Amino acid sequence: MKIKRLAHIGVAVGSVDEAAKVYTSMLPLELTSTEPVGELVTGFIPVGETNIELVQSTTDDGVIAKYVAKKGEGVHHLAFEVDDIVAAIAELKAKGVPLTSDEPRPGAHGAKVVFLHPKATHGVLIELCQYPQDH
Ligand SMILES: CC[C@H](C(=O)O)C(=O)SCCNC(=O)CCNC(=O)[C@H](O)C(C)(C)COP(=O)(O)OP(=O)(O)OC[C@H]1O[C@@H](n2cnc3c(N)ncnc32)[C@H](O)[C@@H]1OP(=O)(O)O
Ligand SMILES: [Co+2]
Repeated sequence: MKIKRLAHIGVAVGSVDEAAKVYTSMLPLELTSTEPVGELVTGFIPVGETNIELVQSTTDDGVIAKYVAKKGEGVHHLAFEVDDIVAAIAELKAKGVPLTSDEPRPGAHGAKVVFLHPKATHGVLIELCQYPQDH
């Protein structure tokens, strides 16, 4: 697989709109997109070549709700953009790396995503994402 860049740093929050103020009022950054993805709402704040991805749950269950309830708000995952996520999954499975799914799942901005389980990554949830050609 080829890692193209650090696509975003995922931050679990209770409210994208509230948390965004840290970056848009305290800091001179902009919330350029807010997008629903399943039971989540994501908010993207570009910083140079990468982004802050604020992630909020719209339900009381699910991954982000569980994380915030258990650990509070904060940095949640690192996302690396790859050129071919299907090949990346096959490569990681061949290495015995535990993934959260065997197939790519839908992500924000039309991405296909998969996650490496933090138990195998020294505690860092790592997302791999592949964007459409025109992204
Ligand atoms: C996809 C849309 C968007 C995008 O970029 O396009 C996103 O990024 S959405 C981000 C939210 N979605 C996900 O995170 C999907 C992948 N995550 C999962 O499948 C789960 O969160 C999983 C499997 C990592 C943990 O789920 P589980 O039900 O096992 O939760 P536990 O609380 O029991 O956790 C088990 C174990 O893992 C540790 N943990 C959980 N989350 C994280 C994390 N973000 N970073 C580091 N470690 C994490 C948790 O502390 C537990 O460890 P333990 O030592 O047992 O306490
Ligand atoms: Co993400």
